[in-house]
Amino acid sequence: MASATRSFCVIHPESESAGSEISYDRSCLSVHAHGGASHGEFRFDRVFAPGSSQELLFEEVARERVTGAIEHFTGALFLALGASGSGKTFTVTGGAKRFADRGLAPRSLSALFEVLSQHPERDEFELSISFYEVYKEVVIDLLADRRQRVAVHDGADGLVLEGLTRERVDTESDAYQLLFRGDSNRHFERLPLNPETSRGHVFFEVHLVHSPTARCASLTFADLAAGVSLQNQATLAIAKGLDALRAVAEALSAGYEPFYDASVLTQLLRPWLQPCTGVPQSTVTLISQVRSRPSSRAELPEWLELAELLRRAARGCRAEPLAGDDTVCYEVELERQALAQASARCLPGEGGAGPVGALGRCDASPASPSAAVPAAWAFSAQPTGGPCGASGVAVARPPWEPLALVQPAWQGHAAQRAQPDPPACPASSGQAPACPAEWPLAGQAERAGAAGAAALEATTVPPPMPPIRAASPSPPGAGGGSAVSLHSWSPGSCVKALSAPQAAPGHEFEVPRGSSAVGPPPPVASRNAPPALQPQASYQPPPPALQPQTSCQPPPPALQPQASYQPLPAPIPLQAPAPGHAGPAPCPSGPQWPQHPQRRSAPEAAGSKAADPGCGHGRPLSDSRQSVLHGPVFSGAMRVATPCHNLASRAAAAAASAPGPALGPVPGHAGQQQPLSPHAQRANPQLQGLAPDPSTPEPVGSGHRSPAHRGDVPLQRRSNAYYGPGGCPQPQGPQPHRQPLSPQGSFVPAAGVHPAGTFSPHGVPAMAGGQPAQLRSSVPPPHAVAPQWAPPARAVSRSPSPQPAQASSGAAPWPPVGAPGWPAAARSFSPQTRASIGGTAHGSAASPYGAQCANARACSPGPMCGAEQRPPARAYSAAAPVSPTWAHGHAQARRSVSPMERSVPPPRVPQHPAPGVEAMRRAPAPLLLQGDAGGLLGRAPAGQVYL
Ligand SMILES: Nc1ncnc2c1ncn2[C@@H]1O[C@H](COP(=O)(O)OP(=O)(O)OP(=O)(O)O)[C@@H](O)[C@H]1O
Repeated sequence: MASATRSFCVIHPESESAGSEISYDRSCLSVHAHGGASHGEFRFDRVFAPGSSQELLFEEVARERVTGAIEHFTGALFLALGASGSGKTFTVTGGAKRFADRGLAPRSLSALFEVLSQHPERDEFELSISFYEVYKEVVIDLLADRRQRVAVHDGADGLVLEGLTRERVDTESDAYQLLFRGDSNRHFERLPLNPETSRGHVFFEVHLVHSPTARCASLTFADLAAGVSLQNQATLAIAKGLDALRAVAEALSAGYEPFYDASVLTQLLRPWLQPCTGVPQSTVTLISQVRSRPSSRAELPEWLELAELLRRAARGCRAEPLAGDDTVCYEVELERQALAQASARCLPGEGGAGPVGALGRCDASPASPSAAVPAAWAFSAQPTGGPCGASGVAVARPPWEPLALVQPAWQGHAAQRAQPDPPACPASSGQAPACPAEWPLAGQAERAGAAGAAALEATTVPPPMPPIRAASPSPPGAGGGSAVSLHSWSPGSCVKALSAPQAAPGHEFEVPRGSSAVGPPPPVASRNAPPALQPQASYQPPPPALQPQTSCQPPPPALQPQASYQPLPAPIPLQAPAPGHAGPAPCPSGPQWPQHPQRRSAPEAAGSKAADPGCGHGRPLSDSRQSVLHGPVFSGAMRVATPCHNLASRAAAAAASAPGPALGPVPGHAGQQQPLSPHAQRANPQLQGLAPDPSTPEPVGSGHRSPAHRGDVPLQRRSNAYYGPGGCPQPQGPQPHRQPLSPQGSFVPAAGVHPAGTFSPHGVPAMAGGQPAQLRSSVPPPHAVAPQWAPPARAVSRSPSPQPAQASSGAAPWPPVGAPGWPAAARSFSPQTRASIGGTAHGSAASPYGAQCANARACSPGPMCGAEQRPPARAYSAAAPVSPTWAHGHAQARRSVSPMERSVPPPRVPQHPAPGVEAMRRAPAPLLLQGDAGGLLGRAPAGQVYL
């Protein structure tokens, strides 16, 4: 099923305010080009202003999804992206200085344990953790004793990370310790813009398993690395991964089959971007980090566009028609299902009546097949106990989220929709009295909002009613549907459906009053079932004169009023996501795409399926999307594309309006071509050199690799695998041969190179055999790092009366609860943890999984292992010892930046680069740039480094 996707923006506190390139409000961020012209406007579920607390972020971004993992076994991906130094690691992992600065991952761990501690079946849940990094296109196990490489290969359910450590955790403290341990193994680099720049894409995964039922979910926190000014293999690999990610997102948005194999990053994210129908439901949360400063002026819009592309991609922009009918607009079907579900669960008398204007979120029962349809929003226009039962259900499931109701009386309520924890469906209010049939939703809403509950109760004759005005919530180019329907039910006497099936995205439209046909009252006995929606014979199409909605997006160039009303058919059965369910869109069993669709021309792709006539109304096409269809375009241009998630219609639209995509060679596939991303089209020869080719394997580590390991490159292209609709991998033939890894990995340092492999800006690089040494990462090579988590015997600064450190683990225990030394920060821990603080220090126990679990099947999106190797369930012991020395552990974790590196002052950056050398930054020493094949790319003159 499609992922439920939310997108947030976090602005760094040190973003420049004076003459800033950005402006923002609660849900929009505008980027201004030099001179004040708009460079792009981006919509988010929420924009967090500079200085927003980590707690606020967690509450709004993650808490609901964390608890959802326990309550509904919904997997969740949190993906932080943005320029270097913008705050990704701060948001995901946290800052080292204060306990209050801990990020989404540790807070989610705390929340998980807190919820579990109160769960009636808490003993039946097991938590385990994996932590790995994609560094130079190699997956590195951050929880292994050394930074161990992980072999990657295709499995039946996606990428398998063979031998990845997955440690079980029984306490919050254990979990924190693993976070610290893995963090200490990450690759950081000291650079001018950020003294601790991540050099790899990092994945922190928390796996939750309910033992009796074997239901499971995973929370994945991904911290993407960003390109930096220093050019080395790590930087090039990062650029390659990001380019591949962008290409995948563009392809998904444009209706092409994406090519995931271009990078490890895209392979890892694949289950989230294009989940298979057979895997449990999942959600994706994008967190765009923004730091406004001159150095990132050009970069910022690109990151925001990537986030926008990913939002569209992850919310289901794919050809996945229901029930084999590829002419039906997928979104409309989903809406109808969600609507039916919401109505079944939220009608007054069934839990839908509530305070005036209350927003209820009506979740599907996890046990029901309808769990495939995520939450729908419901509101009630009826005061509890009021004289008239009238509930409305406004479907705001992706891709409509957030649904914007622009009726003034409802503006406040519309805003509430963005709140993370809306009230649950109110309890039943009992027998709902009859409702005057003439009261359509508008009247209810207006009077409830404007005059309040008292007026509603006192009124027996409805006042003149203004038309309902709603807006398609999807801003132009947002990838959402173009249809919004408002439905209301007056239980006991009437069923109404007010539909505005086709309105231009981002624009208001009016639902004509008086057009609702009054249907028969739903039988009381069948209120649990979705009421049949009555086609409205007298439906009038929306007036063509549409009022522009206040939006941060420009209006689309052409609006397409719907010609005629299409009666909605009866709700179709909801799609069950359960594995093994023979639903309408199962994973195909055989190869579906003998030729990779991405490499087919648009007309060719269009011709392979019938067009979908009902879905062609205008939706603006973003620049980046156009770049797939028509080659790169300048930011700001908008075109119109079909809104429906139908491969054929998208391809047909593309073929009709475009000369064809800008194509480039498909790496590793001689003679074949694929659409190029804007990044790729910038013709960076170094990036081109990184194209994976089995004949020229990817370099690993900072030095030369042993010939014995040259074949063991995870990036080998899987040329014999095909993908069917829904992204289900269909391995064809044997897997590519790979040589085994040595226990130490394949890193062999280059002869003559400084052991730390550090570039010294103070002098000429080390010489190797009379030749200048290669420029390399300043991070020690994997085998040279002692990754053990060994906190020093010191207490955190927030603890005024620290206890002596325990020799066993080195972790400093915290003072007893309530003692003078009790740190204020510890109040943030769960009650269970608080109760346990003061016990003996306790390091992470050896993994009951034996630290290695290979070839296991994924439980939910994301590579997994080891479900079969679960140890017996163990209770969460309230006596579990805790050493939650946050700042302590975090600071220790960051010691991976080598001491030599720390002592090196960062190169100075010129304030005003000379014209023509804006791509250069100053460094105090001449530098030699190494290509991925080991050759020198060039020599930067003294005082300058290539960006
Ligand atoms: N919300 C915030 N409040 C205070 N400091 C912050 C905040 N966000 C980031 N910082 C600080 O900004 C600096 C850069 O943050 P961080 O390392 O998280 O960036 P990043 O996006 O992960 O960078 P890179 O991609 O280079 O790794 C750090 O010193 C961090 O402590």
